[in-house]
Amino acid sequence: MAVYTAVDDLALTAFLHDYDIGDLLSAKGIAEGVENTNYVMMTTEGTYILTLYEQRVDAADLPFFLNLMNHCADKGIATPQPLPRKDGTLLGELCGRHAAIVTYLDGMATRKPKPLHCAELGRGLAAFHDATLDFGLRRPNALGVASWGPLFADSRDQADEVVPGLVALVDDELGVLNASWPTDLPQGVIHADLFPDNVFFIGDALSGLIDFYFACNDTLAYDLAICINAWCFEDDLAFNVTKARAMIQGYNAVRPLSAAERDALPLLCRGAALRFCLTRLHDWLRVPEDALVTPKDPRPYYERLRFHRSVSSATEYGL
Ligand SMILES: Nc1ncnc2c1ncn2[C@@H]1O[C@H](COP(=O)(O)OP(=O)(O)O)[C@@H](O)[C@H]1O
Ligand SMILES: N[C@@H](CCOP(=O)(O)O)C(=O)O
Repeated sequence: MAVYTAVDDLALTAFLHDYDIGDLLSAKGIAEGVENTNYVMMTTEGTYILTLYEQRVDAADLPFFLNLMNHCADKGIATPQPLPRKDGTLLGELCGRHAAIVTYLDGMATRKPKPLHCAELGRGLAAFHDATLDFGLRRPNALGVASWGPLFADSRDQADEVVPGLVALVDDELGVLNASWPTDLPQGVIHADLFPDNVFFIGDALSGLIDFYFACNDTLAYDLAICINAWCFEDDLAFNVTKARAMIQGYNAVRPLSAAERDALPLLCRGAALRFCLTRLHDWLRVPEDALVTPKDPRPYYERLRFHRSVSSATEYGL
């Protein structure tokens, strides 16, 4: 459940006076999501998403996220388009929170992606990367390779209680990744959290990419590695090479990977698995008393990491 801030009709009606999107008909809180408060809102002009940004989002980053969505939507990528207020700005204030309205995207997330979905996602991710090449704003990756050591240090004492053997594995992995993380691969804006819950489909066709609140500048192929981790493992944690092949081929068809990017894929997949294992471990050990959302289990990403460590070449991902 992620409606942290209740919005009443009077406050919302007043907020809408600053927009040119008709009169309010309804607004319903959306249960899905973790970080922010989202409402699906209907006006006499159409259906929109209203987002109130909660504490975990740094307000200084909001222009990057909103302008990025705007830039991509203008280029025909299926991202939400932020609606301008009457003064031309994209951000307002509602119930003591920064707030924005974006277009509503049709479609549904899939809980059981098929290879066809993975191919679509690969194509969509590459098109997103291409579209951001001339995006003018920058945001460093706060959860990039340099952050993983300090992040783990905060949880190290309790890590083996959550996953026996985790401390030894992560210590070893941090040593390897810090020494050999590639720094010369093509860079750009990455989504950095393109999990199946953030991608909509109509039938088998991709219809929307959402949740840009981890987007940042980093290695483009690392974004693909994040998606391989998030989309290409089954519930029993088995790696599905058919899905990975479909995703990489889809990506390659739009933005061909260089030989260096292909060769780096096993290492990038290890980094992506470690990143999500560590952020999940961090949250798992710090569930607030009044938590509205269940923390995500770090174990599946520990198992993914063990898998990627056994990979000796990118061909094992179906290349
Ligand atoms: N532009 C959109 N169009 C349609 N539904 C959306 C849109 N943005 C968000 N949603 C809905 O809101 C939910 C939560 O959004 P999300 O950005 O993932 O929240 P959070 O950042 O809090 O995790 C999504 O799962 C989806 O159901
Ligand atoms: N995708 C991350 C958690 C972030 O969740 P989201 O709802 O913002 O996509 C994970 O699985 O650890």
